[in-house]
Amino acid sequence: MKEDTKREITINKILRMVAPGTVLRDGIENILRAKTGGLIVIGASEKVLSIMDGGFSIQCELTPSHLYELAKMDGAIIVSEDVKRVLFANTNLNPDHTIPTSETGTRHRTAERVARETGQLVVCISQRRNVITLYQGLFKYVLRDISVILTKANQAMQTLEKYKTVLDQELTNLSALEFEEAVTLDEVTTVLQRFETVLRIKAEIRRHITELGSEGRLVSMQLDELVATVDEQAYLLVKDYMNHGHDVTPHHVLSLFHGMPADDLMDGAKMAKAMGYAPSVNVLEEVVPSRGYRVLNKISRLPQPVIENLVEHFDILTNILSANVDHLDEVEGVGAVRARMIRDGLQRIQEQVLIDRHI
Ligand SMILES: Nc1ncnc2c1ncn2[C@@H]1O[C@H](COP(=O)(O)OP(=O)(O)OP(=O)(O)O)[C@@H](O)[C@H]1O
Repeated sequence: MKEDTKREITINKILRMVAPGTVLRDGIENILRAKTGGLIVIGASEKVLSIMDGGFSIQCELTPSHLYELAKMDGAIIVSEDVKRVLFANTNLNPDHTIPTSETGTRHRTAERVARETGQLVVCISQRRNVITLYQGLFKYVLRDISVILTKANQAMQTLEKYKTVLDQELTNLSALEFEEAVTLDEVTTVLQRFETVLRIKAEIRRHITELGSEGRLVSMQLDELVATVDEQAYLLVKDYMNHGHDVTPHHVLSLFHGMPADDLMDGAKMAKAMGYAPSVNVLEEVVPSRGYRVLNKISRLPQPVIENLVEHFDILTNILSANVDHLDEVEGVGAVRARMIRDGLQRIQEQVLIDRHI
């Protein structure tokens, strides 16, 4: 797994643990409001136990009010790995003082060092600054105010809506060109670049939603409605146009796009290379035939195995379009009725995209 992906998973896991709506977050918010400050370590691993000094063994259920009451005492609170029980309170932590830390106050220095030394998640609630900071290993994250994240999420959603409208129009135009057999690699890579941008904004909004926890439900519903099929559409487009002999899956190609710096996404030749085309290819002039997966998926009640059989039999969309009912009937899984359904379906789609296209 790539480093970025691993980091993303770790961040999401941590943010989910302290998201609004969780018992832990309610407790943290109580401590913040009471202005007592707090230092909470999640998980009493061997390493954590070895740097603990004094305090009380508590062994009680973790509730927001228990956390709040225990934070009135000095020292750190240690909770169980599953965040269900408070194990110790009022304990002094003695991490290795040679571990570097960028913090100044003793609470925050201790938090950062403990996180680096033990690898556990440490939550530091500042008494004076009204800030919650999360540490785990080398990772440090300052939790933002819910209203700030909500504003960011809504702004990102507006941007996404604009990009999605343009993407839909570009897909319609591409479909029209497919029926005219006039698609160049340039058109394909432009649409794929748009897809990748939409997917990146979607991922950013997902991160906001994770951090918003129970407060993010509405944004989450909006997002699902807006881009429910985007991943699948991108997959089908890559499947339609990746170089025939290219021996990787469309998912692999998509993961290469995900890993590309923004500048490379604007470079059609680099996108084409990820799809298995030679670096020397002239994307502006290279006319590429669609295999037909995306268009065939628009025909209702056409099972995936039949779509696979059709593409295998006819190789490219143009051949499927010019096949008569008898030819279609020869394909495994296609009877006379389904053959007519495919012909009518393709005709309807063609008529529709020609109406909707706008260049
Ligand atoms: N090694 C430690 N183990 C456990 N608790 C500690 C440790 N060091 C500091 N603390 C806690 O931090 C409190 C002191 O915080 P201090 O003001 O020095 O830190 P800070 O990082 O500036 O935090 P704040 O922003 O809350 O003031 C102590 O009263 C104690 O509760």
